[in-house]
Amino acid sequence: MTVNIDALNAEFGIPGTLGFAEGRGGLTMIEIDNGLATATISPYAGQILSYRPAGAADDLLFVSERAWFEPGREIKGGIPICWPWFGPDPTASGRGLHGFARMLPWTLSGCESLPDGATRIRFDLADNAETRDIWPHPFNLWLEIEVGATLSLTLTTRNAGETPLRITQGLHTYFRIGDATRLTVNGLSGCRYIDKAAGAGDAIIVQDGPVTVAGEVNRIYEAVPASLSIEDPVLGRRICIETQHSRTCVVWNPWIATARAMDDLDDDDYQRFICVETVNTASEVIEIPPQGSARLTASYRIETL
Ligand SMILES: O=P(O)(O)OC[C@H]1O[C@H](O)[C@H](O)[C@@H](O)[C@@H]1O
Repeated sequence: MTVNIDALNAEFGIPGTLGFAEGRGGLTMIEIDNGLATATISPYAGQILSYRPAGAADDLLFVSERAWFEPGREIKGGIPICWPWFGPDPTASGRGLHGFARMLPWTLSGCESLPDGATRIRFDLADNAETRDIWPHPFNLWLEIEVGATLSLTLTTRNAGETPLRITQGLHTYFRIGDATRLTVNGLSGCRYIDKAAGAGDAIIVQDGPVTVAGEVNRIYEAVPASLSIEDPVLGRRICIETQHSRTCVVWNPWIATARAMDDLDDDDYQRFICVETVNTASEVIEIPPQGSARLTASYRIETL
């Protein structure tokens, strides 16, 4: 998937701020350093892989050392885009988990410096013969990313067809954590969740207090607030999460057995990340009328504890 990096730099490069380079697996990466933050973004999958605000000791995001960086496969870490379905194939016709957008090359359509010094980039994905084979609908999908003192991303779906579209989707963020057994996820107390962990049988439970990790966590929270946070006493930081157009949140940590069963995770990787995913799923299915559009937004900020 290597492309002409010089041509990309000539067309989209911002001298001293944004450039292109060959990264893991030979994939082309966008490297940003604008004084407010650094970031690494893969046009393959439209996936943010690294974000570190100026002065931060640790990256916001986790990427597994065993992650695949191969065309046609998902990258385990950063912020995968789950679209046009989140979770298992809704038609149970054998298509993969979390849709196909995270396994396709996206088209870079814009890079610019903003007045506040942040950097904005935009990726596009549109239907083609390959996508229509998997999902027979015309669409335009675009992802706008702003890298500054905060990191924000907005995914917009436009229904380019003549019939309503029904989608589920997610920004499947892998947050780097010092020790998963010592973190708390705050803001979900009182929210109902569907327990998807092994053996939980989709039980419906009401969260009582902060979310902690002492085993496999795989939960779909409903009617969640727009502001959540992750407290990490080991890295000495709080990660603040602000969302828009989403009332559902997935919290996932595979713990020991599931991490061991996944080829693209190291056995002890479960200690180093938590996924707090901004999603529309379960009862929150998005219906988009012909020529209509829908958005999903998340932004992240790091505070020192
Ligand atoms: O391994 P992936 O296909 O990237 O999925 C990773 C995980 O994503 C979500 O968090 C789901 O709730 C989990 O059930 C799934 O295992």
